[in-house]
Amino acid sequence: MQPILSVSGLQKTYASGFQALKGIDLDIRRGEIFALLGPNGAGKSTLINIICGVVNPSAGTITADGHDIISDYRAARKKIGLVPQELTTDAFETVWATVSFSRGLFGKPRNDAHIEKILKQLSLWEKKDQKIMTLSGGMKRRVMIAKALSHEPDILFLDEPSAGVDVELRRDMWEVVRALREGGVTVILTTHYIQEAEEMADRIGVINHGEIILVEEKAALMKKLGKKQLTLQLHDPIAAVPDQLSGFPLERTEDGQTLVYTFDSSKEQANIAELLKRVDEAGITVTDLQTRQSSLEEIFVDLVRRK
Ligand SMILES: Nc1ncnc2c1ncn2[C@@H]1O[C@H](COP(=O)(O)OP(=O)(O)OP(=O)(O)O)[C@@H](O)[C@H]1O
Repeated sequence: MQPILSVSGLQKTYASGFQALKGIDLDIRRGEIFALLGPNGAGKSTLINIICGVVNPSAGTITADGHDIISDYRAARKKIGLVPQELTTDAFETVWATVSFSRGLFGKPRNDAHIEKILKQLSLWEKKDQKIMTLSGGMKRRVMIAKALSHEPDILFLDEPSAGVDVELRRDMWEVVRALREGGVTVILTTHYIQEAEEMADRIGVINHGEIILVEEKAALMKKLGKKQLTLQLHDPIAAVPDQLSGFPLERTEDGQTLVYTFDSSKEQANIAELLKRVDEAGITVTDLQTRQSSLEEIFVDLVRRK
């Protein structure tokens, strides 16, 4: 299937001479939730701003649903909804006027039923006649999302959607995102809240120093790069790790009551049986076992540090 968004050889050098993007190639699949992770200054906003026509690229091409974002800007831009990091609304307008006006900007005919639907979805319906300036920060964020959805885009960008957002709004937002995906919308979110990517994304891309260093299915990524830990609770404390177990990278907790075995989940599965056998042979009684897989956060920190 043709990707809904295709970025090829994208470079950006700012007027200061700083090269923020160093040749990005990235294809986004139709209907997926893609999380773009990267530390501060990695180039996430630069990439989004180029895709949305706010910043000019220095080299490379981008197509949105087959439309070139430069030579066919209007058609490409119509496909895209952007929820930016900052609030950009007219404080004196009402919620309804703001959101329906935004739809008009994209040359779409008036559709009150659609505006009503998204305002209801975002719990903004009761506030539709209120001026933006009278809303709380969280409500203003909701208005930004409603604005981005007003013209029924096929691709929705959420730039740092969780920054400064409370738990309730985050939950509502994810519900909306899931519903959008059900409806066929492709969602790309940038975040440095890794938990968000872990919960929501189908695929993860990692950007660092203006380069995409990895793109992978979330599940495969966690399996491939994740470390697993097996924790053994011991019936009686041990003063040291016995010699029989010296071949395993085991850590003994200070109270001697627990042994922790960290292993690469893709390679060393089979060693667990061997470990347990040796533990038994050493006369150690295990009362409980737990395994834990490293989180996406640990994987991410590891990846970014390697550079
Ligand atoms: N107008 C500009 N002129 C010069 N340098 C810029 C400009 N805008 C951004 N940069 C630099 O480009 C790099 C990438 O910035 P960008 O905002 O894309 O990063 P980011 O990944 O979105 O970071 P954050 O997570 O902090 O938002 C940074 O080093 C930034 O200082």
